Amino acid sequence: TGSTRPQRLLRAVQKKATQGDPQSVIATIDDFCRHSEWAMNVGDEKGLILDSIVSEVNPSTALELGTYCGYSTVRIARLLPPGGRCITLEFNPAYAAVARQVIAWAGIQDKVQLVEGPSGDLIPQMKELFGVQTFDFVFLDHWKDRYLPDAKLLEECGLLREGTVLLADNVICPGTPEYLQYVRNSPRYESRYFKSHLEYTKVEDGLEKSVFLG
Ligand SMILES: O=C(NC/C=C/[C@H]1O[C@@H](n2cnc(C(F)(F)F)c2)[C@H](O)[C@@H]1O)c1cc([N+](=O)[O-])cc(O)c1O
Ligand SMILES: [Mg+2]
Repeated sequence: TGSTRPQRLLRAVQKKATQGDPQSVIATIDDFCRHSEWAMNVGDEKGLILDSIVSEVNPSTALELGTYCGYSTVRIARLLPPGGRCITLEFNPAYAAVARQVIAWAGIQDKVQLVEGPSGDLIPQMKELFGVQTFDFVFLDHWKDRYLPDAKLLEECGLLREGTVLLADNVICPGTPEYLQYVRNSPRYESRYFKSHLEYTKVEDGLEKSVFLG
């Protein structure tokens, strides 16, 4: 009945990060993952690319698939304009419980709606549950074999508009070959690869930014 890695990550945040300071929460998690225990957060290097794209899009409504411990949720939510919000989907209740506390410690819980459940069920309910018209920004960082079906589901549910930006983590490592082939070959997307490294390592990875053309 020991602790889990997400619980140890949360303990580090509550011990070392300044409450209400998103940047210190981000720095504490990066330090924990680099020097104590690796964890599958998007990390500091890819995180800077994420930051620059979120800032460029300046989304009123953002969707994140795969909350995990809430690291990228905090990165995204801290950059949202006033009134902006991030809906983040998490399947694993234990991870969701940790993420809620990380997000609260950062003080940005009012900008975040964390929803527990499978994307296949939740995406079709976005309009009725949360009054979402369309998303301005989508960050895909959940199970890699769900990127393609969920992108197609977002299209089918009318949740993407001309100009919606999809940003996908791990398109090289662990890899999302079917998703990559789709967004790079579909006439409905303008896609670009941002080369980087797998979080906290020297292994190549990258983010794929795909603009939905309507
Ligand atoms: O497997 C990786 N990520 C999988 C991430 C999975 C996370 O997404 C959640 N989820 C599943 N469905 C939903 C939804 F949306 F349905 F609610 C949410 C899972 O419960 C988990 O917390 C990964 C692996 C490596 N790596 O180096 O092995 C590096 C990375 O950056 C990674 O993201
Ligand atoms: Mg990832």
